[in-house]
Amino acid sequence: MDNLLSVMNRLMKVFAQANVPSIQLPRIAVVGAQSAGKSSVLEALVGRDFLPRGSGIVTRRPLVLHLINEPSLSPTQEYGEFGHLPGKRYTDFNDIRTQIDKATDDEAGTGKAVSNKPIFLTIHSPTVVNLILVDLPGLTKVAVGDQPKDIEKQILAMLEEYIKPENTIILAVSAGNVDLANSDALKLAHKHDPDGHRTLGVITKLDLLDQGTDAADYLNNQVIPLRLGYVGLCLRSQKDINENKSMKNAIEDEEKFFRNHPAYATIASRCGTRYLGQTMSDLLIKHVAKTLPQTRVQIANQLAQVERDLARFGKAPELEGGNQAFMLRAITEFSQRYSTSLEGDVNTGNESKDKASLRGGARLNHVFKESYVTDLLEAKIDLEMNDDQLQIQIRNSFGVNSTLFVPEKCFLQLSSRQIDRFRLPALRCVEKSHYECITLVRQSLGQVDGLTRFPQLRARMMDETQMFLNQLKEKTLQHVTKLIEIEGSFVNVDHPKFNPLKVVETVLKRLEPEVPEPEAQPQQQGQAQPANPAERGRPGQPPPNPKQPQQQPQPQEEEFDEVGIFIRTLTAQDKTKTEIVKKLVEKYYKVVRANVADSIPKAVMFFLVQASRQQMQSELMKRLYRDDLIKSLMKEDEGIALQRKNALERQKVLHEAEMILEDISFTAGVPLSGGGMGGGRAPPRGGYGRPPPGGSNADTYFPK
Ligand SMILES: Nc1nc2c(ncn2[C@@H]2O[C@H](COP(=O)(O)OP(=O)(O)OP(=O)(O)O)[C@@H](O)[C@H]2O)c(=O)[nH]1
Repeated sequence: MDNLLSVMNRLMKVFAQANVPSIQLPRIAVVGAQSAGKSSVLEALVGRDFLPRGSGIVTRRPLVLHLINEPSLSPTQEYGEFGHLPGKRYTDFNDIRTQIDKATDDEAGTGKAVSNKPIFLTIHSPTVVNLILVDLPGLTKVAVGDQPKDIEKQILAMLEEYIKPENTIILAVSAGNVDLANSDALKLAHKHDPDGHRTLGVITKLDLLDQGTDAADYLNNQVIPLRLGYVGLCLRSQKDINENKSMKNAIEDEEKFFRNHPAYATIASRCGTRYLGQTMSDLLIKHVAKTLPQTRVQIANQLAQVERDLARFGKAPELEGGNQAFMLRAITEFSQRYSTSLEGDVNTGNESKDKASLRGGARLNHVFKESYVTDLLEAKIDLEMNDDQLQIQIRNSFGVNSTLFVPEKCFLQLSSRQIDRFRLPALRCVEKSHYECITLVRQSLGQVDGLTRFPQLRARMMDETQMFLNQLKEKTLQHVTKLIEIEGSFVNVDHPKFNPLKVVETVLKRLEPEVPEPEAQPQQQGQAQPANPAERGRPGQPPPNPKQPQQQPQPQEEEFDEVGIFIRTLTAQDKTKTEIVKKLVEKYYKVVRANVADSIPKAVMFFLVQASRQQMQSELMKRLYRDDLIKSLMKEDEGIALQRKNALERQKVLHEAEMILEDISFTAGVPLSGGGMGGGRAPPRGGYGRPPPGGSNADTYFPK
């Protein structure tokens, strides 16, 4: 028992040090009607006046009271400490009362309203027994003052929240001088603990019963039986309090009262504040033993959570070899992540979140292979003229010379102009690739271990990387523009994929019916032959090509009008030339398109992607790894530093709690598998009161 007491004591202490509210140690909740004497019971257990008193509703916020027995303290050294004022020790118990009042007013207002936000108070004393008690507002029926109309419901909900958990012992306080059979406290307890295995009945104000009446039947567990029975009390009246009757005297008088009362003399040893304190302590210890396995699991879960948090926060920079080392590591890790995701790695990025989308290098590949190619295909030839205008162009391109079969000059001029249409897709390809690189940078930065703790460094790394990528982009844009200009600067009619002869042949074949029949001579050479300026006929000379005569425009008499204006209609030959020019331009356009489809992505890869990959680390080192910047950028986010500090404290406390529990399982032989009674006195059969006659009739007593 001592061992369990000390375990609970130590657990309470460690949990009181740090705010670890989610670990629920077994506790005792005090419920009862208003003015039933709940606060008086608590004060009697502590042996000190420290709770607010007055008429009407006094307890308006739950008060979670940890009583910690500290034998090393002298009675004058006992002190209280509030959860909301850590480190501040209250040795004057009047100040504790004032602070409870203040905390209540702060949260629930100065009127009569209630709040369910608890006040945590720990009392360290050599005279208390180890307990965790919760003082709760009293059950009430009628709203008074500024209380809302549903005050009854509100208070009920608050009480239920505390008494529902199985590891709570319910201390059901009823005043003996009111109708016990209708006790609200007992009814409420019965609702949540129907067989009464965790309800201890307390009957106060036994001194106020009408003469000749007593509550012995209740105390003997014969009227409303509870497994844990009842304890009768006779506490200080309001008059006693007003007259400053000491706690010590009150307890002595109480003992006398029970010893001398004819109805209670035989059960005097089972009545009174002292007995109640010991009983509650024993009950709690048994409860602790029983719930230790559960507590252990809770602690383990909390520890796991804290460790996950700590991993997220990373180590404090001073533990990682200082700021310089951290920055070095962050730059290296970032550059590696950036490079790896460009190379392609199924394990990088947020693949678990988004398996359906492309990442990293694959997105760049998509830019090159799909979006850029689509842009190229959409960049259509546009000669910006109709056939008549084109024909004029063709004629103009020949100048004073007679027209020849293939209007090469015109083709060259038009082709060179059309190539500029590839400029925009190429520039868009650079922009899109640049955008993907920036996206990758952002993702890679997000993956650098611990970088979120240094928001300034992170932002600066982002800025510098962006600037670096912008520089590379400018260089790439220039180069890509040059590549397009280079393509336009020389129309390579000898390109193996161009094959102008084939183009001309196809056009001629297609237009054959429109072309007048050739005269006798067969064709000797390919149709492209006349395109060679060297072979062009001089004005007046017959053309070398046998087809030429048919294609020479034959002025038609009827086209000369009276004023001698020569109106030239579009002859079949002109149509052919126009068509040939168009088709040649189109074919060459495709040849160049294939060239740029290949060369632009290569340029982007070389000047932007690979350059950024290879130079990222050295570039960032050059830009950031300087003493002045290390100092100014390596300021850890205050929120994270604070969260880490709290998590470390929680971790320490939880480790300690784990050790305490380890200790007890090895040394005390306390069964940790649940259900153990773990030392302490076993209650008398049928609870601390007398066993109920004929077993429990609790179920039949309260209407359901
Ligand atoms: N004579 C006598 N008076 C008592 C006894 N117990 C409590 N009182 C008085 O009853 C009044 C109410 O007691 P509290 O302890 O404040 O009751 P409470 O249940 O905490 O009240 P609320 O917190 O307002 O619900 C006080 O004046 C106490 O002095 C008792 O056993 N005998």
